[in-house]
Amino acid sequence: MSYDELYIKSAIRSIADWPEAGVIFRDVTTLFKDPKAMRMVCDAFVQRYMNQPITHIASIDARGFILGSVVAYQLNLPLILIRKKGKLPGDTISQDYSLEYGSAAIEIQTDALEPGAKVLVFDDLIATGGTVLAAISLIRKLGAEVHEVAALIDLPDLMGSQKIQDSNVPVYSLLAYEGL
Ligand SMILES: O=P(O)(O)OC[C@H]1O[C@H](OP(=O)(O)OP(=O)(O)O)[C@H](O)[C@@H]1O
Ligand SMILES: Nc1ncnc2[nH]cnc12
Repeated sequence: MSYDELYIKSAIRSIADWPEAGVIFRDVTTLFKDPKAMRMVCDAFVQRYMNQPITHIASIDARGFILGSVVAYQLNLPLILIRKKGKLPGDTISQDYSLEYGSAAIEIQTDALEPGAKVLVFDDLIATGGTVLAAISLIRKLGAEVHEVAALIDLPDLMGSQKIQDSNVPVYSLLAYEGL
C-alpha cells in the first residue's frame, strides 16, 4: 500500500530555532492529532513489516514509543522499551550518546531480549543518528540482531541514516526533509 507523502508532511509542524538556535524542530504532535495522517503512517509501517522475520519491536523514548506501540500491536509482536537513563527498574545497561541538540544516555533492561532475537528499532526521527546508534549498541550487547531501523522522518543532511547504514543496519523512513 502506498502512502500520501505530501499529506503526511502537511500534518507535521516545523518550528524554527527550537529547542535551540539553528534547529528546525519537526513537531509530530500535530501528526498525532490528525487520525488520517496517523493511520496512513502506521498502516505504511505495518504493510512493510508484516511478512518480515522480526521477533521484537524496540521503541525509543519518548516519541518512538507512540508509533512503535501501534505497529507492535498490529503485528502482534513483543514491544521493548529503550528509555532515557534512570527510568527502567531492574538490571539495565546504559549507553551515552549525543544528538542534534545535546547529549543524554539511554538504557535497556538486560532481560528485554534474548540472543538471536531479530529486532526492528523504531523512532520518530533520525537526525545525527546518535540516539539510534546508541540503541543499536545496547541491542547488540544483549546478543540480539537489529533487522532494520524504521523512522517516520529522516534528516539526511545530518548524516545519521548514512552512519547507521555504515554500521550494517538498513534504514527505512517514510519522509525526508532536505536541509536541517
Ligand atoms: O538522530 P539524533 O540526533 O540522535 O536525534 C533524534 C532523536 O531526537 C529526538 O528525541 P529526544 O531526545 O528529543 O526525545 P523525546 O523523544 O523524548 O522528545 C527524536 O525523537 C530522536 O529520538
Ligand atoms: N530537528 C529535529 N526535530 C525534531 N526532533 C529532533 N530530534 C533531533 N533533531 C530533531
